[in-house]
Amino acid sequence: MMNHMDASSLAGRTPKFVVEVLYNFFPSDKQHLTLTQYEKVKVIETHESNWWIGERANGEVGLFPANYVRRVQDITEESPRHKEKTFQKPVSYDPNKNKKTKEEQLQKRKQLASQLGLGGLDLDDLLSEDEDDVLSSEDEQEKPPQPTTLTKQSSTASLKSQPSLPSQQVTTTINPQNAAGKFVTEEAYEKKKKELQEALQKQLEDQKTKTRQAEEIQKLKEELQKAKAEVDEARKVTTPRTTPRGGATTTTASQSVVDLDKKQKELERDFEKKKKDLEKEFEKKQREADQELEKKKREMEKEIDKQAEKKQKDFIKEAEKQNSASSEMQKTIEKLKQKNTQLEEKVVTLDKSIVDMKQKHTKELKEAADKLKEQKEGSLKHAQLKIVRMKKQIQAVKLENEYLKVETQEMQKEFLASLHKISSTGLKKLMDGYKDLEEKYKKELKERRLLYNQLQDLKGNIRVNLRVRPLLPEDGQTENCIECVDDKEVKVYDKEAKKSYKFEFDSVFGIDSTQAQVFEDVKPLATSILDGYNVCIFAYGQTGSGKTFTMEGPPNNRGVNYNTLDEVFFMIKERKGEYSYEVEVAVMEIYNENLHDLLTKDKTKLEIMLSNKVSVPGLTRIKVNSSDDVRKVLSQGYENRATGSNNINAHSSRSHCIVSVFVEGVNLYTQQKLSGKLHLIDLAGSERLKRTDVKGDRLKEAQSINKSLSALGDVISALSSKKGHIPYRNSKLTSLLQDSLGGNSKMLMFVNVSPTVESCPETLCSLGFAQRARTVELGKAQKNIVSQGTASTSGSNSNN
Ligand SMILES: Nc1ncnc2c1ncn2[C@@H]1O[C@H](COP(=O)(O)OP(=O)(O)OP(=O)(O)O)[C@@H](O)[C@H]1O
Repeated sequence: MMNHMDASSLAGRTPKFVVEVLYNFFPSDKQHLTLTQYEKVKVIETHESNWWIGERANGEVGLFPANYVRRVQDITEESPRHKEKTFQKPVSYDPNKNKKTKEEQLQKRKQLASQLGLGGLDLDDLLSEDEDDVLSSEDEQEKPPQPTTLTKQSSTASLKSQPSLPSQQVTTTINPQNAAGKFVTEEAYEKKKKELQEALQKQLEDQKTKTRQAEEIQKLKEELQKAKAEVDEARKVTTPRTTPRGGATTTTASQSVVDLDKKQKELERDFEKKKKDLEKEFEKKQREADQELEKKKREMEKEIDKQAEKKQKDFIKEAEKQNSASSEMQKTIEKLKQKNTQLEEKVVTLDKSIVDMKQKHTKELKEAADKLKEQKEGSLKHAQLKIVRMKKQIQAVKLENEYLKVETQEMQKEFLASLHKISSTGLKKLMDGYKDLEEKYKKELKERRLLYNQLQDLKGNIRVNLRVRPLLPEDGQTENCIECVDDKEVKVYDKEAKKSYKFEFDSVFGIDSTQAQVFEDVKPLATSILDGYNVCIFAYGQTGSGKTFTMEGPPNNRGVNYNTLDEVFFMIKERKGEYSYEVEVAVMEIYNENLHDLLTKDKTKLEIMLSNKVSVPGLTRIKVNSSDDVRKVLSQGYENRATGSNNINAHSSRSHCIVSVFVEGVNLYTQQKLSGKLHLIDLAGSERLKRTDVKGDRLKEAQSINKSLSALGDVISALSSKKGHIPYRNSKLTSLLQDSLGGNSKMLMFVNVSPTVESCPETLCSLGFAQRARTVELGKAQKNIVSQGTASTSGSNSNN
């Protein structure tokens, strides 16, 4: 098959004949011609494979299938292939080789007649066919092959009803490679050949029989000839002896002649009879052979008709199938074209709508940006107004407070002055009034604190609460150097320096403050953890100032750690149905600048990984589902801390204990995910040790504590001066608290102080440290939003 159809390479060739295409032909490549039904194609080259090269009317040259065409016009002489259509036996034949002239045939006849000695006996009738048969019997194999053509009038009569049939099939040459229809198979050809050979064999045998008969006749003739010669001889002998003396002999001779004549006549009669018998028998056999041949011929024609009809039907079926496939294909192409047009239209529409959407989106974005700007400006103004209003309210509350103080004092005076005058009922009345007044005062204080906290939230200050522990029996005979002026102010009297100092804090809890009161200020932070904030609460102060009491608390009077986690679980319960939370707890200790896991017995040092987030690989985090779980986990941690030390009190004052709570929350409506982290830290004692007083391990411990607390101080002062670099990495403590000290977290610091005069210098140091921390403005804290979920979160982002 040709790989490339180039019109120019075939231009010089002469078209052989023209064919008409019977069915549509749609090729899948460019080498083949796309042909439609009844299209005329000039055949340039034919191939055995039945893929011919043709040229279309538009000059296009390519391959096409020869099976589905019919020849309609010759252009040059018949192609070699066309000649092949005649069935030929594969023998060479020289038509002149055995050509016998009429004269030769006549000569032969005469020769034979004279051999027979029949003289005038006419053997023409006998030899008219026999001679040819005799001749042909010798040369049968040399006979020229005759094309065997069957006229298919009978079969085509039924096929003519098919309009699409090629006309050349009306007369079909028995040829295994019939290009028009190919409906005569190789088997049919072989069968026919065999039949013809058999017929030929039969003819040959007939000829042999005839030859045998002819030989017999010849023999008879010779006998006749011999007898005739004897008769002649006898005649010659008898004729001179015809005398009266020899009358008997003559009579005998005459008798012999008569006998001989008689015999001759008998012989002639026999011969005649035998000849006639032979002729009859020959004719009979001839008839039978003819009949047989005729019968075979009819059978074969029938068979061929049958096969032709079957092949024709198959061919029509196949053609119809192809035709319907091609029309299906055309339909599909048409459909695809339509779909393509529709798609193109859709693309145009989509392009248009994208442009429209873009314009709309840009417009909306601009509007939203404007609106946001307005809102921002509005909310800033609103916050400022709120601050002013709050300040006024605080002022008013302060005035009210002052007024109440004065009123109380006056009432007290009045009460004392009129005490002896009034009756017991009057006293009760007065007491009730006083209680009522006290209630009002407490309520006012609570409201004032709430407002104050809101203000602090807005400002983002580190909140600092002061707690003064009561004097303890172990303090011995000593004086109190601290006076809590009110819930925010404290006065410290330095006996040595004979000086008093005033400090103001966010909350001041005096010697008689309860754990519940202290926790009241912490409570909102528990909610903040669930809202996705990082919270850090720590207790700072000298050894024995009440840090552990405030944070951990004795078993019967639990402090911030337990109360905060209780509150966390209380809030989780409250939010059930709206949020789903997971809480994990870890307990650690920093001792001598080494971080240890307190939830395992393993004392391996833990490392802190700092990237965007702080992480401690290998740290044990236990999932807790209730306050009871929390109690178990914390007890385990504190137990491990105690187990590792000889003197737990001494040890606890020289190490930082950290309880970390990790909260993951999902809003069940919006699927927004939040993560909050809480660090509850009981710091080591902050007292400064004189270098001369400490040696060895104590010195190392003191240096480590000093390092971490100064690092904490440095971080706080860097945050307060809003420096770009915050030195978190200077200690294990500040490294661990990096994401909870500063920018997006909430901080609460408890400053614990001892009221004893002896502790006064340390107390002043602690209060100075706390005072500085209080000035730090972190700005508004930010939520940790892990993922936004499906909420329409305009205005709810990580800055909330
Ligand atoms: N508010 C308080 N009410 C009653 N007792 C208190 C209070 N604060 C502290 N104490 C008692 O004071 C003592 C010292 O307190 P605590 O152990 O909490 O101090 P600390 O600062 O944690 O010391 P260290 O850091 O050395 O452990 C304890 O006996 C404790 O019970």
